[in-house]
Amino acid sequence: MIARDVSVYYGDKRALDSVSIDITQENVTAFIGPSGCGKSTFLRTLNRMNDTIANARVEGKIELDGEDIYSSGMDVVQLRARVGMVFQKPNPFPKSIYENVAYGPRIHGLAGSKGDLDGIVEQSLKRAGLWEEVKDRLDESGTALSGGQQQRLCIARAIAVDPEVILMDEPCSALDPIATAKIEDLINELRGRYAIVIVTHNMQQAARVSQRTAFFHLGNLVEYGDTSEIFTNPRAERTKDYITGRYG
Ligand SMILES: Nc1ncnc2c1ncn2[C@@H]1O[C@H](COP(=O)(O)OP(=O)(O)OP(=O)(O)O)[C@@H](O)[C@H]1O
Repeated sequence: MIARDVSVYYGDKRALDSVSIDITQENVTAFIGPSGCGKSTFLRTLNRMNDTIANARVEGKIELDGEDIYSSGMDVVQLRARVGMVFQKPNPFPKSIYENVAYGPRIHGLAGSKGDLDGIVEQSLKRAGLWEEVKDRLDESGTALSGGQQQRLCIARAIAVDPEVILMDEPCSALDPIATAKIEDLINELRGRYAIVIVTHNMQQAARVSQRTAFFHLGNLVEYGDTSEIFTNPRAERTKDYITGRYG
């Protein structure tokens, strides 16, 4: 994905100031920065989730495979399948585990038969590292799973419609350390198959899971580069202050 000069306003207030970034397929990209710096605002522009916020206005250009995602011809439902999203708090539908994963492929017409759909559900749950834990109880409610399992179910749901990009907005902040480690392992396994963007407050996590890191501050993209460079040899003073814990 390519973003050029993207600014976001909530009413008169500018929350994001002319951000340009290239997000690559082969890497996991981490967005870091202090609270309120615009990480989630920018993440939401990448699949037009800001459309759902009444007073939000987006300027600039964002392209997916050369297509302007804000063009009037863009089908937003289709876009959100191509650019899936996983939220801070796991939000499975109050339906069975199977239905949580099958819903997207069904509405997007991705399965020709029940057998096809079963195959997609199984493959998605396997890719999300959840299959072994749920294969004998696919009819049980998704909401009855543990928090970590629910989050992996939400990842399986995103995977099921064969996205190009998966956006994760602090996906581990509601999880315990063991469930967090499983999600981090999963992100490593999914790397390369999908472009992954993760917003995180946890700098160790950014260092563990990402190859590229973008540091945001006060609505600006201050620095974007290889994660190892950002953490060991940041160019901007503001980045250095943040990663050394001087503010946050
Ligand atoms: N729906 C909204 N209406 C008005 N202002 C908003 C809205 N959402 C976010 N903002 C403002 O936009 C700015 C950026 O917020 P955003 O949530 O993107 O930051 P963030 O870096 O993701 O923060 P955090 O790490 O706390 O989630 C903040 O000043 C915030 O108050």
